[in-house]
Amino acid sequence: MISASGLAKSYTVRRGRERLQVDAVSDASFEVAEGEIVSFLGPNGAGKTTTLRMLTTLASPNSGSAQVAGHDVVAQPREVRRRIGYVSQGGSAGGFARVGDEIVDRAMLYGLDAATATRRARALLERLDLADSWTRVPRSLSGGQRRRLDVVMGLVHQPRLLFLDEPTAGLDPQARANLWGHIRDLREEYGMTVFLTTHYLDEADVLSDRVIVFDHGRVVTTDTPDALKDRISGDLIEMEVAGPEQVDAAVRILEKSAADQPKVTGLRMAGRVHRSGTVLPGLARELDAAGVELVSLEVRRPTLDDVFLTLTGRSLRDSH
Ligand SMILES: Nc1ncnc2c1ncn2[C@@H]1O[C@H](COP(=O)(O)OP(=O)(O)OP(=O)(O)O)[C@@H](O)[C@H]1O
Repeated sequence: MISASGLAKSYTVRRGRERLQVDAVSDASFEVAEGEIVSFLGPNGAGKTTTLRMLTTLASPNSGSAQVAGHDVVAQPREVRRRIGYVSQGGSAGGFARVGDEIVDRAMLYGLDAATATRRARALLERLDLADSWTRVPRSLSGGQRRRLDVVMGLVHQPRLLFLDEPTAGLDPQARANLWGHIRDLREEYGMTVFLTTHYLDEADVLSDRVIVFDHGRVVTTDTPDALKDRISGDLIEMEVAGPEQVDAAVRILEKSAADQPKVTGLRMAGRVHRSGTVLPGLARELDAAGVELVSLEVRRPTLDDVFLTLTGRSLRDSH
């Protein structure tokens, strides 16, 4: 459904008298199959929006090429636009028109007659739990409702591929989970392909079939959320001992099961182990036999943030 090869885009910006070249995207190369929900995950400034704008024909690449919904973004932009839906970061619904009228107008711009446009608008509003909003103005809707309205606007012409730029930025947790549910349902119902940008790890984890990790204008890696987490060597065991005299013995015992050198901070220590479920009973027995008294023992599965840190050397959380 999407095939991007070496897409690149730079901008020239003025700083005082100087003209600087900013390489927003240097090599976006990836594939998205029909029916997939793919998250394009990266920190602020990674080049996600610029890539999305090239794929949706809103920005022209300096080099590289992309086929979107069967057509070339540079040579056949109109063909591409007819087949895709695009929900931008700021959203498109605004102004003073009533919600229903905005959707009908948008549908008529795509060539639908008034009756079909009205029917489709009503069905989509119903579908995204906005059935009562027809006569309201978008400004009066909650953040979550407005975002859902943006999605409705992106769907009026029944695209097979929907692009969403930071769909849940600024929404509260409940509204975010609600929107994720709708996106998944849309895929189930219409077999739609969804390509979204995000810098939220939980969003990429919960929502997507596959994650493309993007940083400094290029693809770092791609895989399913679980497979990415499995690449991190094992679960993290974190434990705290009762006194300083027990630290050395505890570290020696943890070391035997750990995949890497345990990190020690005061009375706390942490090490990664393969398959914590089989390691823990023996570890607890050995610690007990050596007279080590545990104050706490915790096991943490790797998160996508651990993956990001391992792949790029920096934490996605810290970059905001
Ligand atoms: N129109 C423009 N003119 C100049 N520089 C730009 C322009 N658009 C983007 N950039 C620069 O290109 C880089 C990538 O920006 P982009 O918006 O694509 O990143 P992003 O990953 O989408 O970040 P965010 O999550 O903040 O939207 C940034 O350094 C940005 O400042």
